[in-house]
Amino acid sequence: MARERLSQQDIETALAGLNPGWQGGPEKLTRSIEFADFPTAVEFVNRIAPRCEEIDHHPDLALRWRWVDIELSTHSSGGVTDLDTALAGIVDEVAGGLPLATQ
Ligand SMILES: C[C@H](O)[C@H](O)[C@H]1CNC2=NC(N)=NC(=O)C2=N1
Repeated sequence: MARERLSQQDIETALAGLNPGWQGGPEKLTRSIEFADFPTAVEFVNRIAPRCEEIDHHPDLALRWRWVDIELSTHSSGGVTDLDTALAGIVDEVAGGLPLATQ
């Protein structure tokens, strides 16, 4: 059975506990992360991959130089579920262990 999509209220509650860079609503959650350099962005992707396999839930990722654009939704449910808010927390944890761009 497909997971239940979260309501706007559920999502706002979840976003309050995540990095402020997350945006979105019942369709998808998005965050763009600017790492220190391209190898660090690649390292983020490599670190996140086994964590996604562990929970059998996978992000849509776009790697653009030192940026990684992340979109989370549960394809089988057609929107955001608790799996996406859990994965957003894992993204924040992994990104928090790597150097970001300083500007
Ligand atoms: C069989 C397996 O559980 C499914 O294909 C999973 C894998 N990872 C997934 N990831 C995401 N984001 N949405 C899904 O519906 C999904 N389905």
